[in-house]
Amino acid sequence: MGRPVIAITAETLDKHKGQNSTRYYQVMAKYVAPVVELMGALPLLLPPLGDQLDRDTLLARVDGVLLTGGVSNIEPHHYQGGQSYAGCPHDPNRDATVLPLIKEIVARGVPLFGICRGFQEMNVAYGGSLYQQLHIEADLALHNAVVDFDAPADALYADVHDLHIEPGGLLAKITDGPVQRVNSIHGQGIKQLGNGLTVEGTSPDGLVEAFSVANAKSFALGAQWHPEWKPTQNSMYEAMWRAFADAARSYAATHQR
Ligand SMILES: N[C@@H](CCC(=O)NCCCC(=O)O)C(=O)O
Repeated sequence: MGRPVIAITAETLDKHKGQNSTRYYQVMAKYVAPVVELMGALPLLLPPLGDQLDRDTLLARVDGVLLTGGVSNIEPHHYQGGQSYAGCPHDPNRDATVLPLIKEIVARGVPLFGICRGFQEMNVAYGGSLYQQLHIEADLALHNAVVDFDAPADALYADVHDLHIEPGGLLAKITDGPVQRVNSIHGQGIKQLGNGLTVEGTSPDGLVEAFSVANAKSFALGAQWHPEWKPTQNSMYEAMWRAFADAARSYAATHQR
């Protein structure tokens, strides 16, 4: 059997705005590295093509989907969230690509792993909602909600708060203790949990930090933190990638192409 193929969601970057704008579809290398190095998989970058994306063809050919993080925020009309705050970054192409894909991925039993924005996308796809500005709306101060992207990366992605793992869940099975440490780089967070999602972990202030999709046929996990950051230096981060890899390999083994 060959390597499993993992689709990785890209985001839109418009440079040189105005008359001569140039568009990039980009993925940060830290999301690709664990797919290649820990999962032994073939990464397939998925551009945010919206309606131009043939979802059937895509999902017939991949063995897993990774929903990446991203600086942009989901447009609040997707969760009846009212207006965005002034200057809020958005990526409507990505919303139009990823949000309609998520339930199809799960319905087919294709393994799914959502990180940060990807975790929020899963919540919204299942009918949940988000706090648009954690530090104002919910006074949840733990989360690096006002992110300084100019900070050195090791400081930005350092573990900053505890994660309390729900007993009996997917995360509890793959970790070696009920309290772990996680990093945190997000201004938004889960307000209302989506239908059919099971909480897997919370931060000390009660914010949902991880969930799985109840009754999914395969691995379907979302995490608010960044397990792609130096995963071999944190046993839980690494275990999450290994569990995703196991699911992708068993999916590949049972699906002839
Ligand atoms: N924009 C959302 C999601 C946060 C997120 O995905 N952060 C990642 C930033 C860059 C990276 O991928 O490392 C929010 O602010 O909550």
